[in-house]
Amino acid sequence: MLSRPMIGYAHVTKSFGSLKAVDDLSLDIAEGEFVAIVGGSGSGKTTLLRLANRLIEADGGTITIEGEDAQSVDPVALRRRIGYVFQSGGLFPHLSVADNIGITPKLLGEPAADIAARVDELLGLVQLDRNAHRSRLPEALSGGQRQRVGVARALAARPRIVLMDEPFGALDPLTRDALGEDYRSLHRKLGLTTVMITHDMTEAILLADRIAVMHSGQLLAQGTPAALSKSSDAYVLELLRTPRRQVERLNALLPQSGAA
Ligand SMILES: Nc1ncnc2c1ncn2[C@@H]1O[C@H](COP(=O)(O)OP(=O)(O)OP(=O)(O)O)[C@@H](O)[C@H]1O
Repeated sequence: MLSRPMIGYAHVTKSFGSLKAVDDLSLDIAEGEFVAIVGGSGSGKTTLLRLANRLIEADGGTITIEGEDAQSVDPVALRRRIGYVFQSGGLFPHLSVADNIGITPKLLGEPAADIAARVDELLGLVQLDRNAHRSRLPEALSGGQRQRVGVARALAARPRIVLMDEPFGALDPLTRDALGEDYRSLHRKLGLTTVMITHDMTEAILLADRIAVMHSGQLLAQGTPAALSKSSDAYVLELLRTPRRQVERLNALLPQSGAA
């Protein structure tokens, strides 16, 4: 038990009709941690993430954000404290890159000159060329560039927590790898606390400090990748073994690097 988790779920439950999407789930996430949420389709990952910023309201249990009961914080104020990156970027198609990134500071009433400076700073942070990208519309960006803008927008109000729902899932493997690494550096540099849903175990192992495995709305296991690889649960073991098995198959099919 952490003394004051950045995000604390205690016996949280959420049902849709008779379906328990999140079932008596408890999980603490410490300041500065990078936690990956993995699990099969429909296991409750997105629901769990959305409960944290009250895009969905829990039926039972308690969620604390930076030590405060989320229920006692205005949902709009809460969402400004928590950046959210959507799978497809979630950008407004009719707004330029700069306007997408600056939308929250604008809603907060910040002066235009401050917003412009912040947008430039954020474009630099996510490694997009300012002059080339500032006035483009999302449709004129590649998938990877869109996700970089999505990350910049999530960081615009200087949140300490970032939630990411399969942020790199729709990208080609090279772009995905580069974006994952770049985001991990940002996470460290800005001292963020990150929770990321991913279907890719390799990505979870490479990027996260800790992995939480969900199954049927419940937390089946959680721990460092090394600790989980010694789990006694067959499903968890299977998940953790998948990347290594793929490497073994690849090694059998491809010449080893350095070989003639
Ligand atoms: N608004 C909703 N109304 C009804 N059922 C819902 C709603 N949102 C989610 N569910 C159901 O709750 C369960 C958990 O959904 P959730 O989206 O959290 O799963 P997930 O693990 O994120 O899945 P995926 O990996 O496919 O995105 C699913 O059975 C889903 O159909």
